[in-house]
Amino acid sequence: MADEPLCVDDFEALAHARVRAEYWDYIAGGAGSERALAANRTAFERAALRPRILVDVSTVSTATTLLGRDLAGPVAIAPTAYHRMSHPDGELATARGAADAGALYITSFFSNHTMEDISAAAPDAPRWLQLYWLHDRGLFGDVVERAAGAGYEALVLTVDTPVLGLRLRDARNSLSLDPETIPANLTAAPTLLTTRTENSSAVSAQAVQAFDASITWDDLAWLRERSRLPLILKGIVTAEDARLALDYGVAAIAVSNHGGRQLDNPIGALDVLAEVVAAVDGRCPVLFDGGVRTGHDVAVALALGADAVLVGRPVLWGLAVGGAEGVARVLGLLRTELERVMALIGRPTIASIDASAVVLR
Ligand SMILES: Cc1cc2nc3c(=O)[nH]c(=O)nc-3n(C[C@H](O)[C@H](O)[C@H](O)COP(=O)(O)O)c2cc1C
Ligand SMILES: CCCCC(=O)C(=O)O
Repeated sequence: MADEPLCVDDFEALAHARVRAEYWDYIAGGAGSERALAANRTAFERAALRPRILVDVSTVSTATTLLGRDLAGPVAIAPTAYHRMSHPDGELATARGAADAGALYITSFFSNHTMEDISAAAPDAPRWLQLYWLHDRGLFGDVVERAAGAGYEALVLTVDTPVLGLRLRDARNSLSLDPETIPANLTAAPTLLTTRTENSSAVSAQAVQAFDASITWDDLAWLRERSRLPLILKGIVTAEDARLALDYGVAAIAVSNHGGRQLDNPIGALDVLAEVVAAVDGRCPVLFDGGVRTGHDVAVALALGADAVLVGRPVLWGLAVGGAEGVARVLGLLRTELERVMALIGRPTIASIDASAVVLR
C-alpha cells in the first residue's frame, strides 16, 4: 500500500488531511514567530550518535523503569489537550492505544473525557495526570484528591504556563471549540467553558479564565496536603529551577518548552537538557520532550541524560489516522526504530546509552 505510514512523519502527512484546518493549526502551531517550534527540531540536527562496534546486539531491550513502574520502553505520551479534535473517541482511544503499546500515558487536565472515564478505558495501564493550577481552588483540589482513586500514579504540574503563549494561528482563525471538545474535567465550572470568541482563540480564553498565574514554589505544599502521589514538574529549562525543584522534593523533572507553544525562544528544548541533567546530578529522573520524531531522537535525548522522553504531536497524528490503533502504531514505530538504533550504536540496553553515545556539533 503506497500510503502505509512507515515513520512518524508519514503519520503527520496523513493526519493533516483528516483534521479540520483550525484544529490542525492549534495542534501544529507554536508561539509567536514559531522560533522555539523550529528550534526544537534543528537542535536534533546538531546531535550525532557515536556508534560502537563488535558489541553483542543479538538481543536489544528497550525495557526501563520510571518511579518504580516497569515500562516497555522509554517513550511516553506527553499531555496534550482536547483529543476529540483529532478523533471522535478522543482520550479513550489514546488510553487504549497507550495500553496496547505498554507506554505511560500522561493525561492532560484539559481532556475531552473525564479522568475517571479515561482510566476506565484501559485499567491497570501506567497513567499520570497533568495539572494546570486553577483559580478555582475548590475545583482544583477536588481533581487532585480524586486522582489517586481514579488510578493515576503521579501528578504532573505544568509550570511553564502561567499564561498561554501567543498563538497567532489560533487568534487569526478565531479558534472556537465544538461542544464535544470542551474540557470534561471542568464541566462543574461552566464559566470556564468559553467556546467562541471574536478575533481571538477560545483555548486562550479558557486559559485566561482558568489558570492561576500567582502560584509560587511555596504553593506546592498545598498540593501535597491534598495528594500523596509523587509530584513531577513539567517545563523546567534552567539549572536554577532544577535545583529548586529538588529542594522542594519533586519526584521527577520534565525538561520541556511545551512544544514551542509558550515562549517564542530561539533555542530548542534539547539545547537545555544537559544543563538540567548536570544540575540534577542523578538525584531524580529527568524526562524530556520537544521535537522527538524518530528512534534516533530518542537515543540522542537518552544519551544527553534523559531517563525517558515524551511525544506530543506524533500521538495526535496517530490518533487522527487510526484511533487507538494509530496511537499504538506510532508508539510501536518509535520503539522499533529505537531498537534498531540501539543495535547500530552497540548499546543493547537503555542503561548503556550513556554520554559517550552522542556528540554535539
Ligand atoms: C495540541 C497540544 C496540546 C497540548 N496541551 C498540553 C496540556 O494540556 N498540558 C501540558 O502540560 N502540555 C501540553 N502540551 C505540550 C506537550 O505536553 C509537550 O510538551 C509538547 O507537545 C512536546 O513537543 P512535541 O509535540 O514536539 O512532541 C500540548 C501540546 C500540543 C501540541
Ligand atoms: C487551555 C488548555 C491549554 C492546552 C495547552 O497546554 C496547549 O495548548 O499548549
